[in-house]
This record gives sequence, structure tokens and C-alpha cells, in this order.
Amino acid sequence: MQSLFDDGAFGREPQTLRPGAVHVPGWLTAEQQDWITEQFLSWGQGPVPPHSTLVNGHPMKVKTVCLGWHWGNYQYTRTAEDLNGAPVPPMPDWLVELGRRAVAETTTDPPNAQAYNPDVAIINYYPPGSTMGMHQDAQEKVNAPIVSLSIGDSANFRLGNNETRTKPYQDVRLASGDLFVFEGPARWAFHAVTKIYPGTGPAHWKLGGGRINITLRETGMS
Ligand SMILES: O=C(O)CCC(=O)C(=O)O
Ligand SMILES: [Fe+2]
Repeated sequence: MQSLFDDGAFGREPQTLRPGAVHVPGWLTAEQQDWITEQFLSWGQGPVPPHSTLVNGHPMKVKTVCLGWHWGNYQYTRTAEDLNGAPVPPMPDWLVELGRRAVAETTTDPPNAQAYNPDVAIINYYPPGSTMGMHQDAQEKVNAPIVSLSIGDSANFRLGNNETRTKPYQDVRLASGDLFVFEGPARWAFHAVTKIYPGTGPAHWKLGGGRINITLRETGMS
């Protein structure tokens, strides 16, 4: 596993959409994507099962599991209060390290990377045809970066402005293995996933269809 995430395993050029919003295509190798997919399958075994979080009283189309903290009822808790009450598994060290490396490679503010200590991972599975509406990641109490990793079918990711759910926004296609980081002036950007492109995932991918997205965040809570 150590060698799987060694120096040299990463390498594509970052593309800055706007200050603080950086896309790195193909950041994860096929082997890393497969390994993370195996972890995804084990996270799905519980103790908190993949579930549809309620947003504005409606179940989201994505199925979610969390590490570190549970996200539900617009708050972070250590147990899944809105589901089975089970404690959330801890954040694995390798995921914290991966997040730090992601920030180190994309930030314009290098001390950010050293200081980055994500304590929650939200792992979403998008079934074919699903979407996620415009929202801000707003339940965190600190300004630390959001690190997003995508595996499986490609998606249209919409990066909006910081104030409204409407234009101006920019669309970017996130493919399997892509990294997206939003920090600093883009940290509180509204964003959405407007489309999953069926049949675009890697041939080797164990899940076949759909998409996994992992976001790493700092809650600012203890
Ligand atoms: O799936 C994505 O690319 C974004 C996910 C997201 O915005 C979230 O989990 O809050
Ligand atoms: Fe989000």
C-alpha cells in the first residue's frame, strides 16, 4: 500500500478553473482506483450502511457512507443519529495523507498542505442517471480545503459562484481518477453534479457502472 501512493505515482498537470479551484485529471492511477474501490466495498459493510441522506426533507439520489464523522440532519455527529445510531468508523491514516498530498500539489498557499488535517470523508455512490443539486459544503466550521476524488463513470461537475445557486458557473468533466480541490477564495463555492455519463468508467472497474466520489474535509470540531 505504501508504494501504491509513493512519489511518482501522481503526475498530471493541475488546471486552475478560478483561484482556489483546481482540477487534476488522472491523478489516481488505475491501480489506486481499484484499491480505493475495494476499500469502498468494505466501508459499505457498515456499521452504518450506505444510505440516502435527507436534504430539504427529500432523500438524495446518491448513497452515502461517512468516515470520521456522520453527516445527517445538516450536522456532523460521531454516531448515525438519523439511522441506526451506530458509531462511524475512524478516518484511515492513508486517506488523511492522500488529502494532504492533494492539497500540497494544488495549493497556492503551501502551509495549507502541512496544516491540512481532514477528519471526515463523505463517500457518495452515484447510481447511473443520478445527480446532485447545487449546494455549498457549509457545515464545516473552518476554512480548510475540500479534496474530491472521483472513480468510475465520468460526471459533469458544475462549479458555481460563492453567493448564489445560479450563474455564473463553470462546467468541468470529472473522469475516473480525477482530483478536484477547492480552497481559499473557492472554498465556499456552490457546486453540483448535473450528469453522470453512462458507460464512461474504466474497463477494469469492478463496479461496472455508476460513480464514486470521496470528499475529504475538516469539520473544525472535536
Ligand atoms: O460528486 C462530486 O463530485 C461532488 C460531491 C459533493 O459535492 C459532496 O459530496 O458534497
Ligand atoms: Fe458538495
